[in-house]
Amino acid sequence: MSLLLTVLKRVNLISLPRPSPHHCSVPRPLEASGLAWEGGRDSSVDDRRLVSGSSPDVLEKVRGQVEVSENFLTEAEERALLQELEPGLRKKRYEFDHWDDAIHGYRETERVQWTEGSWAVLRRVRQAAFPAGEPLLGPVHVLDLDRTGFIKPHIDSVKFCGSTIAGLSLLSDSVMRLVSEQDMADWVDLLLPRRSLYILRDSARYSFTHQVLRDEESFFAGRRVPRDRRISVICRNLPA
Ligand SMILES: O=C(O)CCC(=O)C(=O)O
Ligand SMILES: [Fe+2]
Ligand SMILES: [Mn+2]
Repeated sequence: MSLLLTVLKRVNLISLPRPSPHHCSVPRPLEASGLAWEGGRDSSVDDRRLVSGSSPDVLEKVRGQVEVSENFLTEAEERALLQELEPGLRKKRYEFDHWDDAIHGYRETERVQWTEGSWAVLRRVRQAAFPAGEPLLGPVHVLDLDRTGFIKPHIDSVKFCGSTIAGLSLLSDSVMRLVSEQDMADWVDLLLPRRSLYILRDSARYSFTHQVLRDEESFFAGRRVPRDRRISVICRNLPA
């Protein structure tokens, strides 16, 4: 495999920020106290239902740097992507044993070649997330989380990934939690419905850890969000 693919291996793509205490002191699942953006944003997205945080201030901090677009994919597009990804994924085993890893219960791959139908979807993702002409990471990252799998708090490597992370969620709803590096009391939860696209930019990407909650902890604004197997398809730009 090319050097680039080697470089993208999990150990490099992700760096756990210091010997992180994050996953033992992450805020408890939200009670009904979750605050949400007021309406009136001219965004096309129903952020009010999909973004929740520990305070109005923290929501203000990540405003414009966090987006969730519900139904970004049609059911047919999701099916086509899955059909393309499943054969390659099925050849790999889920990894459960490495407790030092940022991700538990996963298998993953990077993909450079896609069918025309998938390209059309990926072009839409890239148009939504990146300015035209922005240098992008060529290989698209595909992460398959087992039903019991989860992603621990981490910040993507600044060496290999730029300012923006854009991910499609297939097969399952999930909750992504951002926790401020500066003050762990500041957090933002994103409800990522199946077939949605999320985008993290700038300080939401650099100054907050992100994680995907395990099934037992999967609550959004006090509401249970059952986690099933989830496949994410993630586009990134290159560091400036
Ligand atoms: O599955 C996702 O949407 C996020 C994955 C992730 O955080 C990563 O690969 O760095
Ligand atoms: Fe990440
Ligand atoms: Mn390991």
